[in-house]
Amino acid sequence: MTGEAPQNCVAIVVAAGRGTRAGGALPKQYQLLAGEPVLRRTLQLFASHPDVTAVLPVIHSADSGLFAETARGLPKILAPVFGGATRQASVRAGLAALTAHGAPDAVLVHDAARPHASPALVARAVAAVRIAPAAIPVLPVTDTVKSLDAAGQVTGTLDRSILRTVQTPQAFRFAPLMAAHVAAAAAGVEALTDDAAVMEWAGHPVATFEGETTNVKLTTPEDMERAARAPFQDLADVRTGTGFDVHAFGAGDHVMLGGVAVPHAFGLVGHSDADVGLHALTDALLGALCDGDIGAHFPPSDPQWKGASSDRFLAHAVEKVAARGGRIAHLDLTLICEAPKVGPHREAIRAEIARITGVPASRISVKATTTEKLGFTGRREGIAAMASATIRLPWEEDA
Ligand SMILES: Nc1ccn([C@@H]2O[C@H](COP(=O)(O)OP(=O)(O)OP(=O)(O)O)[C@@H](O)[C@H]2O)c(=O)n1
Ligand SMILES: C[C@](O)(CO)[C@H](O)COP(=O)(O)O
Repeated sequence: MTGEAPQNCVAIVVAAGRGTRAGGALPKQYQLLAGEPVLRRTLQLFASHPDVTAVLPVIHSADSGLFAETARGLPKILAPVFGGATRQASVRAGLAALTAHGAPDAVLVHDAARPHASPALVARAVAAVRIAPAAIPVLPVTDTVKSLDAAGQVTGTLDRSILRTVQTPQAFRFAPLMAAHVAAAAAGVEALTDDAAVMEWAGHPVATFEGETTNVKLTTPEDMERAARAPFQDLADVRTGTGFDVHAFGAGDHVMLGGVAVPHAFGLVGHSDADVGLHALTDALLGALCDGDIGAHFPPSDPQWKGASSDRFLAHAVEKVAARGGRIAHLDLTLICEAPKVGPHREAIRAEIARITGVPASRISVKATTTEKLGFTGRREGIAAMASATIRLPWEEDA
């Protein structure tokens, strides 16, 4: 694989620790930073990275429910596996699960507790494993480092020029890392604190690449508090998109509004089921992503969309948000018509949009208005809909 891109690079995110040093009501990886669990932020980093094929979470067996909620909607996430009593055992469990699924060429092993690693650091890790079987991110030591005796007395001053602190993601070719982990466990070596140490123990060379000062491991309550205050927590990319759609009345006995069949003296004319509400919401999400419009994704000229149920258009836009590692914060839909009356169907529409999008109904607004008998809606010629969508994407540097 030397000099070539790994065909298949899986990120193992170890999240099976209890976070005893950090304290708090939940293990630190499930505590919220800027409204989002630490682990979700970490998973998003890899799930949205183009160099990563899939993400394998290693979790504690007591956390299955918490994990399901934390990872909801994220792409590329494999079924989680349960970790062990030590970090080393947890990584080994992840490697064994990957063997069972067909081993990848390379793995990145990353602490769930390092949610601030950047996409650029992940790219450096993947680049490093193209030329070395093992490579780890390091930082120079900037403080003077002393050794102490048991009484806390200084016994010496270390040469910091040859020392480095070590982070994750650590990058490895899969086969030698798997073999090293199995051999270490068989030899009763169980408490090595990183995977590079497992490779060193097995006699493999370990290369280095540049780490990041912001890529701290959340370990103590002070780390959690600092992270909650840190300005880079706010670097989530919050975006708003808008959508607008109109369909004319034609023959029929109901109209589709927000996924709900509402009885009416007319139907709506369209290539699909003419659901103006779902079309406007789809465009709002695509607008927030700067990813074209519904017509570009589902051309009206394409016969396969004739009569299509519009929930698939909205579901497609939701998948696009998830594929970018994003989350939908809020959807707001306004239906504009003299009739039918929307009020009696409002809650059913909210529930249906919640079903299609996976967004809680408490974050979905459905409103209706007339145009006071003015214009085409006032003349009862058709229905218009406008929508806005607010989404949150992981921060990306502009290309
Ligand atoms: N048996 C373990 C121990 C640790 N980890 C993971 O390894 C990473 C680094 O470990 P650390 O920061 O020490 O986490 P905890 O073990 O949870 O912390 P503590 O020692 O304070 O309990 C964390 O993402 C943690 O969830 C793991 O998967 N399995
Ligand atoms: C893997 C690691 O994050 C590299 O710095 C570190 O060794 C984990 O140590 P911990 O004792 O599990 O916190």
